Amino acid sequence: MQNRPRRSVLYVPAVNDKALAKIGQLPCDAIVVDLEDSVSPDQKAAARRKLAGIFAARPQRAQMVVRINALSSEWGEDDLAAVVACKPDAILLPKVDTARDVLEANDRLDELDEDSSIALWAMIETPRGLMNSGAIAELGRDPASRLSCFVIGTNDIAKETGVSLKPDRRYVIPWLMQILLAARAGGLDMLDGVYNDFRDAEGFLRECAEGASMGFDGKTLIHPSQIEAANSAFSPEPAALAAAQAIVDAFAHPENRDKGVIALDGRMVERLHLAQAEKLLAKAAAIAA
Ligand SMILES: CC(C)(COP(=O)(O)OP(=O)(O)OC[C@H]1O[C@@H](n2cnc3c(N)ncnc32)[C@H](O)[C@@H]1OP(=O)(O)O)[C@@H](O)C(=O)NCCC(=O)NCCSC(=O)C[C@H](O)C(=O)O
Ligand SMILES: [Mg+2]
Repeated sequence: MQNRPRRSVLYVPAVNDKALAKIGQLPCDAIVVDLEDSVSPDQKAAARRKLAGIFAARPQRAQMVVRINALSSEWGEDDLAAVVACKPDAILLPKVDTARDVLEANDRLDELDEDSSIALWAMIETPRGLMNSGAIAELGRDPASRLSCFVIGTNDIAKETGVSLKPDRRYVIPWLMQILLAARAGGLDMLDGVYNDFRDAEGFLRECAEGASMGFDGKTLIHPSQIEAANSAFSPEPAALAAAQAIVDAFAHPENRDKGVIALDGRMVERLHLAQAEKLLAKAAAIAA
């Protein structure tokens, strides 16, 4: 898992000037400037031309990511060249089907981005991507790979499979958990899909809480009204932080320094819990920073 918090990751269509004018003031952890599905084919070239202006006024706080069109599409190569010149924190690849899709983008980036500062994020949103998610995520273990994050695309999953997206997501949750497991096996961050009904605050809160319990690092968003709730749902709770600090303190006690397991408030606590507690405290510190 990476150090930067990724609780709230907001898509903004590259052609929406009004929305883009707001991004410097928004408290989200990352912005994804979208060149793909929110931009119609006849606007693709104009959207790409806007990138330099968008990045000239890039927000200080949020990470900046650009979702390009697939490299296999007629726009992909031109998108990649224009995006690399803007030096985003990451490029989001849509509709990744196989590990080869990521390897090809990685190779092209190695040619274009010589200081290797741009990471790759991959959208898992097709049946093939889902079936191959283990092999794709495995790339994360290769030090030469830029892949650092998986992003769920539930709208495309619904489109490609015919699954019905019920409010409790009962039919897609098994697939989401499979992708999440693959991401963790590859050491990747993992972001939940978007909630389309952006006026339904209650339903959104429920889905954020569900995503946090499932183990996602954050949620992709489509509207600024969703940012605060996502930040809150994917931040460690005060009680969890207090419990984590108690574990760290207990193992730091001289009588426990050499022990592998201790009892704390009637519970067994092992060094794996210490590692978990340290990770949670580090996450809270990263959010505070
Ligand atoms: C969904 C929207 C089209 C709604 O837009 P609108 O009707 O303009 O909303 P509001 O009037 O409520 O907007 C209020 C103000 O907020 C600004 N705004 C709205 N959205 C954004 C945004 N995303 N980022 C920044 N600012 C935003 C408006 O400009 C208003 O400002 P003002 O007038 O000054 O008060 C719209 O929200 C939207 O386009 N959202 C993003 C859509 C998008 O990017 N879609 C693609 C990504 S989702 C996807 O593809 C998922 C995945 O691939 C999958 O398969 O599931
Ligand atoms: Mg999609």
